[in-house]
Amino acid sequence: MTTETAPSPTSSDSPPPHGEPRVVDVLVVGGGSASETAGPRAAAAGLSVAVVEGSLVGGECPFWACVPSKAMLLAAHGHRRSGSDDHDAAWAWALRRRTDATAGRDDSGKADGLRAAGVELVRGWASVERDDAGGGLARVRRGGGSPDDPGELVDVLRWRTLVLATGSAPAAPPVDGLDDVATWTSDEALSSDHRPASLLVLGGGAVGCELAQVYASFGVRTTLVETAPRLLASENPSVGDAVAQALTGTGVDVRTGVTASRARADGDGVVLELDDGSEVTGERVLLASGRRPRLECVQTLGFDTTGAGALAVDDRYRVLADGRPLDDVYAVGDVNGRAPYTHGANYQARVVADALVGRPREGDETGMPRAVYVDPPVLATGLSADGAREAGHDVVVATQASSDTGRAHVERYDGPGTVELVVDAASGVLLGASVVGPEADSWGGELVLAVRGRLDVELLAEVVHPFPAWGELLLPAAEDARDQVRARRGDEQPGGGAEQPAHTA
Ligand SMILES: Cc1cc2nc3c(=O)[nH]c(=O)nc-3n(C[C@H](O)[C@H](O)[C@H](O)COP(=O)(O)OP(=O)(O)OC[C@H]3O[C@@H](n4cnc5c(N)ncnc54)[C@H](O)[C@@H]3O)c2cc1C
Ligand SMILES: NC(=O)c1ccc[n+]([C@@H]2O[C@H](COP(=O)([O-])OP(=O)(O)OC[C@H]3O[C@@H](n4cnc5c(N)ncnc54)[C@H](O)[C@@H]3O)[C@@H](O)[C@H]2O)c1
Repeated sequence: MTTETAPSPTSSDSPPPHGEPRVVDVLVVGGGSASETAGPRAAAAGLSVAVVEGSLVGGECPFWACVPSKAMLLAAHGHRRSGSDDHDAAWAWALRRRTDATAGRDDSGKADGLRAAGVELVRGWASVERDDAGGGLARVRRGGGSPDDPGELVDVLRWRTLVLATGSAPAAPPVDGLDDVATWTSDEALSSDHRPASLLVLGGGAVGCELAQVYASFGVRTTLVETAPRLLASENPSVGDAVAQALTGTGVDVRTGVTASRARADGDGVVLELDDGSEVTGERVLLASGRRPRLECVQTLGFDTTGAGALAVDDRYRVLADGRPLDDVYAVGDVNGRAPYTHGANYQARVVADALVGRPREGDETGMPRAVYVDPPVLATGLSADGAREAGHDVVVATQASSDTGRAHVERYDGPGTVELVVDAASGVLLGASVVGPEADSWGGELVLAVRGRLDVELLAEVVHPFPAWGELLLPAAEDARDQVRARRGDEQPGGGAEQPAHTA
């Protein structure tokens, strides 16, 4: 959890409480990505808007998460490609890049941005009350380090509409002994200047894969432990296989299909006991085993939560209470757990901002992209093949190796990677796609549009890409998927005959 104290308030921040609470049309609790999108849009429409933030304005992404991790990853990829073994110099350069990218954790530019957009910024930790008839109060405390330890009351606001954008915090898995050994959360791993001699990464999701590659690139002996049979386990299996190959190539000892069951200190280091009877050792453990939504500020309000502990919302991101949506309370970003990415938070905030200014609509997260910035990067969108089957689709799946195109020949790329398309066999609509390969986070964006637009694979197979762009990889996969769909329907193949598909799921 981020526990840094908020910067000292300036004179333009909120005054201490006196008399009746100030009334605002919209109160946003949490000054992260979601607030930076929703707040200014609502203010631009003439609503009075206040954002309460207990730590840094901008939230996790610019200071502890996306931005520092991407700065470190880019430095790591450059260092590996240089072939240099001067890890000390490369690490020092990576730290400088990280400091530059995070503006030295100075949020004044972001705070000024909110104020310039007509949004009042209130620094402190909010706790919220709600009246039965709608609307309510927020009490703001300052001086403490977190919502659990909020400090002294400094302000009280009355809100008409509440937008909860309180994000998420790292969650430690239930492993015996973990409290007694040296651990890092991702926040700490991306704050520390220390480069450990060895690192045990617990979890093979996006955080674990990205940070394992960072540390291994700078000569840290790195072991990654993941319970699921594959890395990035909710994606198509080809994704996890390619990323495992990439991490192994960077020197990471990848252990999948095993769970850490116990941790113990051993001298200056840590031993993790795995449930297959083996043990792995390292200087410290990096907890990359998931995050929990931050609900402290609404703990007593009885809002519905999901099985994963997030605030339950409807498709307009209205919070549910007893299964019914509340018209005056929204939740966006990590706190609702639906699309836990910065672009997910921003999208949901745009939908809610429209509702605040009188244009209510449902969000449509079809095709929400999921990128992981390892080398080579991953971009996935829409449903995985298993996800599509669970949703009741009969699917065809087409795959293509990333090394099998003109661009790969020119770049002499023979590393890991695939394109995988998941298509509804009955309608031919593209349901999902995953790509792993050089620059896949950019050229794979075309598939985000295709899934979002519910494109027919007949059209996808007609799209022309310039030679020799990486995008040419999409053509053989699209033609394969198209031919499989035609064969299922019993249509004629181009060139005659209903041929057997090459890769029928
Ligand atoms: C290591 C790492 C790397 C990541 N990389 C990427 C990436 O490359 N791309 C991507 O899209 N996503 C990435 N993510 C996910 C991304 O950071 C989150 O999805 C995003 O920050 C969510 O934004 P948010 O506005 O919902 O919450 P946050 O950014 O967490 O903001 C919530 C804010 O609310 C404040 N707050 C909480 N409770 C209170 C309260 N009671 N009173 C006042 N303030 C409160 C917090 O201090 C915080 O500043 C990464 C995450 C991690 C951990
Ligand atoms: N590039 C990006 O967009 C990006 C980058 C980093 C993080 N994020 C977001 O941050 C959030 C957190 O990511 P994360 O990777 O921490 O969580 P995650 O839930 O995606 O992955 C955690 C992994 O840890 C494993 N695990 C849990 N307990 C374990 C144990 N005892 N032993 C072994 N393995 C165990 C789980 O099986 C799971 O695969 C996600 O929402 C993610 O989308 C996004």
